[in-house]
Amino acid sequence: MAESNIWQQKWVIGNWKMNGQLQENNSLVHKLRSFQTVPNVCIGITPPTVYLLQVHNAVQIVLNNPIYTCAQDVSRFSEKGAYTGEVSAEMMRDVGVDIILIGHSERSLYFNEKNDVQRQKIENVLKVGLIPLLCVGESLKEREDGREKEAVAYQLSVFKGLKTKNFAIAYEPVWAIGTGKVANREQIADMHQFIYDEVLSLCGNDANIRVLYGGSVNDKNAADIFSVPHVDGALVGGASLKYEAFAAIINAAQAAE
Ligand SMILES: O=C[C@H](O)COP(=O)(O)O
Repeated sequence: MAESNIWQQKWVIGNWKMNGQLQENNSLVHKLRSFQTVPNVCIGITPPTVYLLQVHNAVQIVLNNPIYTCAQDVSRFSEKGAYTGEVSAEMMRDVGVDIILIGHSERSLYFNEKNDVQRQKIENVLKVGLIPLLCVGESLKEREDGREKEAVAYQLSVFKGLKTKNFAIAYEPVWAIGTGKVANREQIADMHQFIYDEVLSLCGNDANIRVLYGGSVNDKNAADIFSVPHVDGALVGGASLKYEAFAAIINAAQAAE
């Protein structure tokens, strides 16, 4: 991948989750290509695995700024072999993936994925030279009990002892995902500062870090969220499926620079 200065840019990563079809993907991605002239924003698209190659091929015309191809998950197994249904980090790289989401709360919720598996996946991603984007965030119960930082610190502990110096994290309070409820400015600022401090203390002060906010980001609230200190971008679910909404979020990121 052309890494240019992505560690200084605002990232806007669309996570399509289990949505999309060949024809509609094509139309959305081709419209988004007009944003390849937008400097200072790192744009990423995260389609279902089966559409990765389609998206990668569609964003291949690189103008000023590439659109990055991101994957929603990866196998915990690093070597090829008899793992039916799995896709390795090396295969992801082979089809042009740049960034891989790890530990999305929907992976924990529906597939019971825990820290040990996430750590294996991060190591596999790093081994093939791609960027892991670790998703962290507390449940509603954890926030109500005042244990939100404890929960996030535990999730971030998967980074401990890693040699890499490039870390991307998405803070996604579970109660804000797909609910229309957005964390308020104080909650976001406080947690993003905490994540910065934790990651730098785990991995060294010279680490490159991007901390994105995720959870009901849309065209109406994006500008406000991007103006919160230590918000380096957004991981966008539902609003990334509609061109107008996603384009407005990219524009808000650009204006925030
Ligand atoms: O990966 C994206 C997040 O889960 C946020 O989803 P959402 O924007 O639909 O709330």
